[in-house]
Amino acid sequence: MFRQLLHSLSPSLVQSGRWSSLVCSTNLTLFSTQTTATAKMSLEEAKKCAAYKAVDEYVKDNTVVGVGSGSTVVYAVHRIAERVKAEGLKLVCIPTSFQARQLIIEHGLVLGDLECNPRLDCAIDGADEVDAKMVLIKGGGGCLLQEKIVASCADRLVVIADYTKDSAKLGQQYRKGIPIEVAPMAYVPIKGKVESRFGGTLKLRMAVAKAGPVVTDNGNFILDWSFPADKEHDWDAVNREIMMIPGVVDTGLFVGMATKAYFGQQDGSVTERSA
Ligand SMILES: O=C(CO)[C@H](O)[C@H](O)COP(=O)(O)O
Repeated sequence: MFRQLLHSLSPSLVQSGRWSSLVCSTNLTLFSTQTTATAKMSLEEAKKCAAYKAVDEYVKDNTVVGVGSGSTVVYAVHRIAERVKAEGLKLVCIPTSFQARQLIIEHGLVLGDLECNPRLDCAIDGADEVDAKMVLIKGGGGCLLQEKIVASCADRLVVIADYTKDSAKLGQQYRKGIPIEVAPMAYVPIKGKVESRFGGTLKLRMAVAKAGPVVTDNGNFILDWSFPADKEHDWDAVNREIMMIPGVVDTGLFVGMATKAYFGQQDGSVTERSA
C-alpha cells in the first residue's frame, strides 16, 4: 500500500528502486497521526533505517563490498540484494563470517574472497558500541577476527547500528566487555596477564546450545574483558599491548578503522558520525 501511495506521488522514485530508504521516516509520519506511543520505532526498525541509509550512500556499481556480521547486517544485505535486482549493480561481496557467507549466498549475491579481491571499496558492519572518537567494540557475535581483517582491506569501514550503540565512552552502554579472540591453549595465561596489567576481569565465553566454550569460525576461544570503566583508557595503546601477548589472535577494539557510523533512532531518523 505504501509503495502504491509513493508511486502515485513519485513514479520515478519507485521505479528506480531507491524509495525504500524513505520508508523509515515516512512510516513514522503515518504512525504519528495515530498515537504518540506507536511513533516509537522498534530497535529492529532503527537497525533497518541505519542499514538502508548506509547501503544507499556507500554501495556503488562495480565495487567490492565487505559484508559484516550480526543482526543489523541482515538488513544491509537485504537492501544490497534489492538494489542489485532493481538497479543491476555489479558487486562482489566479501564475507566476514560463516553467517555473512550464508547471507550472501541466500540473497543470490556474488561471493568473493580476499585471495581474489584483496582490496575492497567499503565494508559495512555492525558494532556493539561506538565512542565519540569512533573507537568500536566489536565481536559480540564472535566474528571479530575476520571482521577486522576485511575492514583493514577496505577503503572505508561504514558502521551501522541502532541508537543503543552510540556512546560518549566505551562501556557506557555495552556491558559485556571487550571480546578478545585467543588460541584455546592460552586462555588461562592471557586472562591472568590482562587482568594483572589492566585490571577488570576476563570471562571465557560459553556456548548456549553446546556444552563448553564458544568456538569461533577460526577455531579459537573468546575472552570477554570487563575493563575498569572508571579509568580513562588510551584504546590504541591498550589494543597494541594486548595484541603483543602470545596466544592473542585479535581484539574487538577497532581503533582508527571506522570512517562513518549511522545510528538508527527511535523516531525513525538516522544520525551520522564521521571520523
Ligand atoms: O561485531 C559483531 C559480530 O562479531 C557485530 O557487528 C556486533 O555484535 C553487532 O551486532 P548486532 O548488529 O547484532 O547488534
